[in-house]
Amino acid sequence: MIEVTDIHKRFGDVHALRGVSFTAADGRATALLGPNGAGKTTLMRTLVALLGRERGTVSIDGIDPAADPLGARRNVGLLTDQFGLYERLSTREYLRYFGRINGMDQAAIARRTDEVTELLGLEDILDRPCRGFSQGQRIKVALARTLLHRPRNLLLDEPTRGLDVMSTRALRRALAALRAEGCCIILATHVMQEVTQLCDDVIVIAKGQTVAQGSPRELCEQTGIASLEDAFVHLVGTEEGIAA
Ligand SMILES: Nc1ncnc2c1ncn2[C@@H]1O[C@H](COP(=O)(O)OP(=O)(O)OP(=O)(O)O)[C@@H](O)[C@H]1O
Repeated sequence: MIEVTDIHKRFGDVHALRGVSFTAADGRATALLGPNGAGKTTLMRTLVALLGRERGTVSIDGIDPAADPLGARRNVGLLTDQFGLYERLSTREYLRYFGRINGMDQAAIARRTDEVTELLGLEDILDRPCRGFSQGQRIKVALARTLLHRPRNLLLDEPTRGLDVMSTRALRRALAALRAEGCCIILATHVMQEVTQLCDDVIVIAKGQTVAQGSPRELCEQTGIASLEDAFVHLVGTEEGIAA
């Protein structure tokens, strides 16, 4: 479970987060929606203390990542826009490395490597060095790393960008299964289809502030607008709300 109260984060003069609060429950997929530059990526990085916050509280399964970053990260899988692949390592070696960092033993790493390979269709690239991988291949490897240690909380920043249709479907199925197992999933996306197909709750942020939280139906009811996309545009107060 992830609980956030009144987070603030500045980059010099840019006040990127200026009061974000929400709760993301276990066993639910929560969409994080907001226009470009709203603060979604900054929020995800701040949640795991990759960025410091100036104000506010964060609790991930009861742990404040600012006080205990390693303890909190053990329970979190984070996928951001920077995949951080190691060009010389093969996919298998890369997964082994991150498995060890997360305290997995060799047998568990081997078993989970097989599982994520099948899940994400990594067979062709499992023993190739990451150098030269396509965008879709890169995100698949980063996703495999994110899911490898079966974290109870998942923070995914646009996880399907660059994925082909089959991989997108496989990922959606995997996320639905993780949610059913009780995982807490936060998914930043611009794809409304993803929200309506997968997400139980929606957090809308604009200009660094939470402007709404609720189920897709509640947001439609709150705005009196039948379509979630139109409700979102209404909530953020712009016509340029969503990219796809
Ligand atoms: N390292 C940084 N230095 C300065 N400004 C930054 C930095 N990182 C983010 N920002 C600014 O903070 C604001 C929020 O950016 P962020 O990347 O969190 O938005 P986002 O909602 O993820 O956007 P997008 O949908 O375009 O990915 C933007 O104005 C951005 O320019």
